[in-house]
Amino acid sequence: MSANPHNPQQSAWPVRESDVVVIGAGPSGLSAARELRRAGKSVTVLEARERVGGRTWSRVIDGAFLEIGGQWISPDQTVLSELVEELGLTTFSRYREGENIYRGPDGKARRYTGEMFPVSEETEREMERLIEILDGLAAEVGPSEPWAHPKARELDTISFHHWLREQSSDEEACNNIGLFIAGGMLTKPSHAFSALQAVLMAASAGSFSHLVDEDFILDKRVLGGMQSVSLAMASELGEDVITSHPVRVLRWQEGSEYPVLVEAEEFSEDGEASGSGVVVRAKRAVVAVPPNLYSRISYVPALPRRQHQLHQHQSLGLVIKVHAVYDTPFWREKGLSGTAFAADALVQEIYDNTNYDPETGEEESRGTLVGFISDEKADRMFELSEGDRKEAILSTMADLLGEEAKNPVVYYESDWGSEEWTRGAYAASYDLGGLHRYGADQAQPVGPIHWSCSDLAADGYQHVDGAIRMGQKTAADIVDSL
Ligand SMILES: Cc1cc2nc3c(=O)[nH]c(=O)nc-3n(C[C@H](O)[C@H](O)[C@H](O)COP(=O)(O)OP(=O)(O)OC[C@H]3O[C@@H](n4cnc5c(N)ncnc54)[C@H](O)[C@@H]3O)c2cc1C
Repeated sequence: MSANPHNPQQSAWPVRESDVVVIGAGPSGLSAARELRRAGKSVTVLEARERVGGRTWSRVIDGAFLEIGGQWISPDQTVLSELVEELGLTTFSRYREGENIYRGPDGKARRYTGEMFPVSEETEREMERLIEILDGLAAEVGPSEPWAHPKARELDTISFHHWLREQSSDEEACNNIGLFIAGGMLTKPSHAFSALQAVLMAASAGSFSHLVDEDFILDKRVLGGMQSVSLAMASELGEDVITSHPVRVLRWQEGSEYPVLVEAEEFSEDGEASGSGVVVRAKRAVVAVPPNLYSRISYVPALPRRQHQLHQHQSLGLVIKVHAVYDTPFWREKGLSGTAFAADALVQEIYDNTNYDPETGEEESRGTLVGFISDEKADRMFELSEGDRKEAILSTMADLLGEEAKNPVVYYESDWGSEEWTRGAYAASYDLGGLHRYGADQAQPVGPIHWSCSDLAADGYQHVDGAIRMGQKTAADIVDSL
C-alpha cells in the first residue's frame, strides 16, 4: 500500500491495487471474489456493514439462535448445495411430519396432508388448471431471457392479479395461486408486478409446481445458519475483505490498465465516519449490491442513460419474517407439522423452524415457528405500536395453530425495510412492463463495471443459489476479459 496520489482529498488514505474490486460482501460478491482468487486474480472486497453475508444473517436473540434473513435451500439449487459441501458445512431438513393447516375465505382452519389445499372440488380443479398453465409458460419462457420470448410484451403489460382473473373466475383459486408468487416470493401485491415477472419467478425455480410444493422449495437449512456460507468464504479471503467501508464513489474510464478507482470511508455501525478510509485501484469493478442500491454510489463519469433508466424500475418487496420460540414445539403434540397457509390472513404462511445445535448436530428441545407478513399487510403492521403488532401477529398464528402460539419465550421480527444497506425483503423485481423493456440490459457491464446479485439471476433468481451463480458467472466473464 502507498499514499493516494490521485485525489488530494483522500491523499492520506492507503491505496490498494487489485485486479478486481468487489463492492458488497453478500453471497454474490464473496463468491465472485472467491472464484477470481482461484483464477489467480487479486481482489479487494469492500463491505458497507460491520459483517459479511448481506441478506443472510444469524443472530442470537434472548438466547435463541435465529436466521434473520435467507435460510432455505431447495433440491434444484445445486450450485449452492455444492458450495455448502465444498466449504465443509452440513445441512438439516425442515420438520414436516403431521398435518398442515389451510384457512380459506370462510375463515375456518382445516387440517390436510399432501400438496393440495382442502378446497372444494371446483376450486381444486381450477388451481390444478392454473398450475398447469403456469408450468407450461415457465417451461416455454425459461429463466434466462424471459424478455426475448414472443409473448414477453403481452405478459409483461398485464398485472399478475388481472392475468389470473383472465384465466379463472374462481377467486379462492386465484388468491391461492397468487399467494405463492406475490406474498410468498416477490413480496409485493400481485397488482404491482406483471405476469411475465411471475413466470420468471416460477421458471427460476424449475417450475411453478416447485413453488407450490413447500416440501421442495423449503427443503434444507445450513447447520449454523446460511450466513455461515458467507463467513466461510470471507475467512478464505482473509484481509482482502474490508468491512465497515461503504463505497460512495466509483471513478471509472475506458482504456487504461487500472480504469477503476474506488473510495471508501470507514463508517461505524451507528453511521459515524471515522475519517480514515481506503482507495482501491482496479482493472475491473463488481457491484454486488441489490439494484435498488446502485444509485447510492456516485459514478464518475455518470452511468449511461440506459442504466439511469433501468435502475429506477427494480425495487425490493417487503416482508416481515416473524420468529416465535416456544418451550416445546407444541403443535407437534397435536399432530401438526407447523405448516399453515392462509392467503387472506395477516400471517399468510407459517413453518416449523426449530433449530439444530451446530455443536451437537441435534435438534433443540425448544420449538420455533416462523411466520411471514407480506407487502400491504406489513405496511399496516408497521403503523401499529410494537405491542399491538406483536399481539395481532401472534393472535393470527394462534388462530391457525392453537392458543399456545400466543405465548412464545422469545419473539423477534426481522425488519429488512429499516436496514440502510438492503431496504426491503426478499429481493428486487421490476414494476409493470419493466422486465421485457430493460431485462436484456440489466447485467450488461458498463465499461469496466460488472453487476452481480441474486436479483439479476436466472436459475435461483432472488435466492442465495442465484446470488452464487451470478457471482461465479461474473468472475468467469472477468477472467475471460482480463
Ligand atoms: C427475510 C429474508 C428471507 C429470505 N429467505 C431466503 C431463503 O430462505 N432462501 C434463499 O435462498 N434466499 C432467501 N432470501 C434471499 C437471499 O438472502 C438473497 O437473495 C441473497 O442474500 C442475495 O445475495 P447478494 O449477494 O446478491 O445480495 P446481498 O445479500 O444483499 O449482499 C449485498 C451486500 O452489499 C452490501 N452493500 C450494499 N451497498 C454497498 C455499498 N455502497 N458499499 C459496500 N457494500 C454495500 C450490503 O451490505 C450487503 O452485504 C431471503 C432474504 C430475506 C431478506
